[in-house]
Amino acid sequence: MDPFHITSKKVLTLVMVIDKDNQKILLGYKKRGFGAHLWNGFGGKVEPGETVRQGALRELQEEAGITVDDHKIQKAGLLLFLFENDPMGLECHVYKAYEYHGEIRECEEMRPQWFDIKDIPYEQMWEDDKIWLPELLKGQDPFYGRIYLKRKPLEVEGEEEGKVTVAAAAPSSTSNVSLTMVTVPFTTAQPKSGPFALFDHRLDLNLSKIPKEIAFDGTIASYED
Ligand SMILES: COc1nc(N)nc2c1ncn2[C@H]1C[C@H](O)[C@@H](COP(=O)(O)OP(=O)(O)OP(=O)(O)O)O1
Repeated sequence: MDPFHITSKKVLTLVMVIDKDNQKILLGYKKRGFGAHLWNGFGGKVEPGETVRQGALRELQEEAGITVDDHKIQKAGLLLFLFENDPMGLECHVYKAYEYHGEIRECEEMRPQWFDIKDIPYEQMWEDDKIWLPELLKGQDPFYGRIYLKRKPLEVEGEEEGKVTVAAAAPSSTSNVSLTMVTVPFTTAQPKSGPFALFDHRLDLNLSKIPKEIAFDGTIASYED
């Protein structure tokens, strides 16, 4: 049985806000939940009744406090995250925006911060980011990628100050339902680059036109601009 075979998927968004003039990118430090303690773009699950684009704009507003005009947010790619021995895949729609309105502000989930594009903190980001984010920044988009991830072993070394509750030996990616929660020191519980290691990937770059219906292995049904 293919350990990366999926039978369902969640649809997520991820928005990268870029200041071209100053060569900076806005990232958010995730304070809780899936991807906690990593820097990432802004996004989350698409809610029932909204389009993927609407979900992206809503999450950006909720997490960073800013809005982007509908025609100013551009589709940059589509990533399918596959986790070993997890039948739930994550279909992540990546957008980019060069202009925004409003004041950037922190919320209980994310702490936004500008980074020089030459100093992106890849060592404290999801490991797949170093595959596709440089291509997005070079304008090699839209792209389509399949990202294969394996859970890193959890090493727990005795008692320490600053404990954190984490998911251990969990076969599920974003749902808490099947997770075993244990309290361990943060420093040993989660490697700086997150709980999953990049195992393999395939990235198709600079697709001039991603077909509306993508059916690589039947796992991705639709692509929305
Ligand atoms: C596995 O690799 C990933 N890499 C990157 N760069 N980003 C990822 C990866 N897996 C998930 N993400 C992104 C996609 C979304 O933007 C967030 C996850 O969103 P979350 O689960 O926090 O969704 P919310 O709706 O905000 O969740 P709440 O229910 O907590 O509000 O991470």
